[in-house]
Amino acid sequence: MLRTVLQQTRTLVTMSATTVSAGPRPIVLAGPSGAGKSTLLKKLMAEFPNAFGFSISHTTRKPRPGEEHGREYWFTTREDLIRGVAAGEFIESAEFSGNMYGTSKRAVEDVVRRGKICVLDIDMQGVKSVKNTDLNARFVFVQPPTFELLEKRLRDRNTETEESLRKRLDTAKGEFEYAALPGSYDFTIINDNLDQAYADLRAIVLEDISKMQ
Ligand SMILES: Nc1ncnc2c1ncn2[C@@H]1O[C@H](COP(=O)(O)OP(=O)(O)OP(=O)(O)O)[C@@H](O)[C@H]1O
Repeated sequence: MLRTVLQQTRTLVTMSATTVSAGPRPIVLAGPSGAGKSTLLKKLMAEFPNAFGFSISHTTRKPRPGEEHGREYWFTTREDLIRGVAAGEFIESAEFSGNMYGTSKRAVEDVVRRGKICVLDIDMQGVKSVKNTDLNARFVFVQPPTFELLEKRLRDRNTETEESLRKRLDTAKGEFEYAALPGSYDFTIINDNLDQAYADLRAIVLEDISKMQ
């Protein structure tokens, strides 16, 4: 009896692993804050509204009216989230205004199982941690043409205080250094002219999209 149950469990595990590995490869978009990741993603979603999926994050914050567990977020406790992070179940986690947030590996796999290309807009730490999983992602670095232009775009975006701007530009240096290492990314898109940068991103994902249709 126990053997049968174990065998069944093993079969189920193998099946789900096959489904995920046969599914569309997740695409990781990384790059310094202000590089243009959101801008490029918005264009991609507008052109291919059904091809992509976003993973549902975990959060320790309380649900707002109308929010549903498993739709906007997986609402959880700090204790459980910390436990999951320690167990290596999360590809990234962070603290924002007193609450913890995280992206679990499982949440990415759920998107793949639904047959969608999971898009991950993450930082360098997230890139490193996705590399340590079997998610078989493709890694794209969005690079601003120059550091000066990155600063200008961040300033013109009008979303940052002087302090948060400094912090983002400091972090950007590390992002550039990591991107310069051989093998850190599969593709680099230089976001100088937006239309050209989008054409480059489109070409990267087009093959995956055509396989889905
Ligand atoms: N090719 C481009 N030419 C000029 N401006 C651009 C270009 N790409 C993006 N921008 C502008 O630069 C600013 C930063 O872009 P965006 O918000 O997409 O960056 P991001 O990488 O998503 O940043 P964050 O990680 O902080 O969310 C935005 O105001 C955007 O409109």
